[in-house]
Amino acid sequence: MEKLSEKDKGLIRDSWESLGKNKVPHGIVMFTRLFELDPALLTLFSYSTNCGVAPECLSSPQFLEHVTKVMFVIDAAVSHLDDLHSLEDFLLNLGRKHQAVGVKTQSFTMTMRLTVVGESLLYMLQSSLGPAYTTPLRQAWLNMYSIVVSAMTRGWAKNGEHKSN
Ligand code: HEM
Repeated sequence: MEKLSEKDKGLIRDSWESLGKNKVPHGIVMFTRLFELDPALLTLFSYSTNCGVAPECLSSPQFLEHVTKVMFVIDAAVSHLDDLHSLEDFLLNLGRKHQAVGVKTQSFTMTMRLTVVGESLLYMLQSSLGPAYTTPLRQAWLNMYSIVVSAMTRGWAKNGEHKSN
């Protein structure tokens, strides 16, 4: 597993300081953007049949629970910047679970351009941090994101889905 520079860690910790105190609203910003970018992702949640459009779903308890889980994973990554490898097994399993519910690696992994999950995370950071969202800060978050996602992607591979699927 790759390592982050001390500079990246500082930028990530400082920016998460305020965002992490208000996880769910920031998670809603991220997922609102995600469903705008790829509305089909909504249907992967079995409980999406209980709601209609994305804004309605994102105010339902089950969706809010998933948003909360997502933000806790980000929080765990930020708290373990010095030993991200300790999350390896957890992230691998998380990748497997997402593969099992029909999420494709393309939603997570970065190849030529940013993908929908990465794009939505950056959108949330940009809208919350305003002028504090600088190029080095964006890059620091992208570096952490790519470490987290590469561990999750190994979960897809273990389940038999080829990385490029
Ligand atoms: C394309 C975006 C995503 C989709 C479509 C998606 C979909 C799902 C679905 C359908 C479930 C099972 C139902 C549930 O527990 O609510 C789930 C569980 C979960 N998701 Fe996601 N998810 C996405 C992104 C993420 C991200 C970015 C994270 C955090 C990095 C995350 C963390 C979790 C966690 C912690 C669980 C619970 C796993 C367990 O049961 O142990 N998800 N996700």
